[in-house]
Amino acid sequence: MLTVSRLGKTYPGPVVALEEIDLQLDRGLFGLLGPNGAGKSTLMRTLATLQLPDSGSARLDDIDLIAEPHRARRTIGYLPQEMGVYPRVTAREMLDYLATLKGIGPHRERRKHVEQQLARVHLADVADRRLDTFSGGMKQRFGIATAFLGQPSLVIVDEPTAGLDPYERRRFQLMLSERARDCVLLLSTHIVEDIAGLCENMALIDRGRLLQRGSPRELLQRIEGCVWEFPIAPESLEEARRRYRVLSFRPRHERLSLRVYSKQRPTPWHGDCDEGAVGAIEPDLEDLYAYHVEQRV
Ligand SMILES: Nc1ncnc2c1ncn2[C@@H]1O[C@H](COP(=O)(O)OP(=O)(O)OP(=O)(O)O)[C@@H](O)[C@H]1O
Repeated sequence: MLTVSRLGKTYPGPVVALEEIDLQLDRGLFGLLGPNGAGKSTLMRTLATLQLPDSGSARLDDIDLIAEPHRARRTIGYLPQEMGVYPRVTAREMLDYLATLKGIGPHRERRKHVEQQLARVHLADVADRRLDTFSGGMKQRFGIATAFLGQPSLVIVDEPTAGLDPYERRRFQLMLSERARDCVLLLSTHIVEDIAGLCENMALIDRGRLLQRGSPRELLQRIEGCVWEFPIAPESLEEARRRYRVLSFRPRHERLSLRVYSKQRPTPWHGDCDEGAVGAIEPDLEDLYAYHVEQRV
């Protein structure tokens, strides 16, 4: 169990990156969804014991992540947003080296563990290739193998699917969901699709604050019956924004298909859309995200 209490961090500026963050996470995949600059990486790095908060506490079972970082690191796996430069060594050599640093041994056991990890991320066949020759998807799968070395009880994965093609993204998601059965798996992302259907529980974070948390289904229920869709002329968008909370708009046949949040059925104000064209729709996570996260110009 991961217990985070009133965690705070302010960078010089001042920039409040984390404000009184409270979280209690059990085994399973937990998604942290928020826009750029929301504070996700600061939270991830703090829990990975790579930086200190200004205030608050974080515990993983009986380990104090802030006071006992060395002890904590033995049981934490971390896949950072940027892995930096990939060394000119093979995947097998690198994984074996990282396993040694993690204290996994003796030699024969470590080799076996490394081979298992390579097989689980489907890299066994290319394990003797140099890491700097790997594609983006292969590098991310290698990242999973490193994060799961030594059966950690907390695994932190920071924005893992940016830059992956749809096939690699799904493959990556599947691997994460398989692995989440045995640990607390914290996934941060600004990509709604990474959360939908994958995480049993999630939180929305923006400007350093947790805005909402629960299962995706629970969170969606809170805006059910309040999301509407209707077409408008592109030039009516500003008027729409004045009248309604616009969640999103998509070009469709020279018009815009608008999604708005409204407790009452919206009444069209422009001549070219009749009332019948206004439909209530089942909200999705994109709507939820747009509803809670302030759009910044
Ligand atoms: N070392 C730093 N010094 C000053 N400000 C920082 C530093 N690191 C992050 N910030 C600021 O803190 C806020 C939170 O940043 P953070 O990287 O945690 O957000 P994020 O949600 O991970 O964003 P992204 O998705 O863009 O990576 C941002 O406003 C960022 O500019």
